[in-house]
Amino acid sequence: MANAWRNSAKIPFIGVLSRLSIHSLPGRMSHRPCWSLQQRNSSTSPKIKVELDSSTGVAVLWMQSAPVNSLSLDLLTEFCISLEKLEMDKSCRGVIITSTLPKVFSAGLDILEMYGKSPERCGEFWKAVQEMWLKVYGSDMVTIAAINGSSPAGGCLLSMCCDYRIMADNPRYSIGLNETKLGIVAPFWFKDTMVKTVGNRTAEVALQLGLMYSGPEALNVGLVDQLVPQDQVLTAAHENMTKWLAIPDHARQITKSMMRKPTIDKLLSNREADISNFVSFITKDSIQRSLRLYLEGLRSKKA
Ligand SMILES: CCCC/C=C\CC(=O)SCCNC(=O)CCNC(=O)[C@H](O)C(C)(C)COP(=O)(O)OP(=O)(O)OC[C@H]1O[C@@H](n2cnc3c(N)ncnc32)[C@H](O)[C@@H]1OP(=O)(O)O
Repeated sequence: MANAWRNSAKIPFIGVLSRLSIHSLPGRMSHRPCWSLQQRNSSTSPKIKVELDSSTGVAVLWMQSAPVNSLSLDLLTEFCISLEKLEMDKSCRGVIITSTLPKVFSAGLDILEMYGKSPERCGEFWKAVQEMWLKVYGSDMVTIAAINGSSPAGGCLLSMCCDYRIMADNPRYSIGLNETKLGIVAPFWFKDTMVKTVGNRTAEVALQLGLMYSGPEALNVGLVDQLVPQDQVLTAAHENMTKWLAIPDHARQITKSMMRKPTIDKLLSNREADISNFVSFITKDSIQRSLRLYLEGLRSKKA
């Protein structure tokens, strides 16, 4: 069952790998415990860094795209390739996803990828968002989010795809799916992930109001599993990883599959329609206006 799921979840990522020249891919990971992937275009600095400890089988995947780790097409592509390499490495059993930035885990989808772009580009971007979700939500590895900063929208989604979430206890940080506040609508697979995490009623209210939760509120509704001082987030992630890795892989993986496969299959069988829906929604004049106003608000906050 786990293999069947693994195979079906892997299909979309062939697309990700094929977007990069084979010559740009580093060799087998076991020979390279720490690496960063170079961008396929514009930027030369890698947005993802991976450190694998082969003795414990635990990797740490760092998002390092200043200023806010917004999920751009480039970041998503690097992210998926890095995770796929870890998935293929038999010595890796668990991955901790975190940020190198001081105050932000991830600001969610890069709004500039959705504003003023061609339908073709929007479609390519959305496919990459789907791929990130499929890859993390469908991972056979133990996945732990070490949320060491704010985590709105797509950042919250990424952490909800993990098996366990540990957040830094800092009153300035918040987490949630705030899409409606931007005038946009989270698709069914965002919604299902939220429902599976916090339950139907909490998700219904949170999604409609676009609620952002403080750490203690997130802990209270079960959006995060643990709240720890900022400097203990990674340590707590490693401690929890040890507990999760004490369970035999096959039993844990089959159980995870039972919980997640229905939503994964639903997206896999509707990928093209989901992309078309996104493109026709996001390119509407009224939605573009909402995004522009939201971006202006973000920028004027500093003025
Ligand atoms: C049908 C569609 C479904 C779509 C599903 C998901 C949608 C999303 O994920 S949409 C993204 C929603 N994200 C947000 O609402 C987060 C907005 N950002 C913030 O709240 C703050 O930036 C944050 C708390 C993350 C960090 O705060 P600060 O440390 O104070 O940084 P700044 O606010 O000063 O931001 C610095 C710089 O980054 C730009 N920025 C921030 N977020 C994004 C983003 N998501 N995409 C693109 N750019 C972003 C911000 O505008 C600043 O830019 P400059 O003014 O040019 O410096």
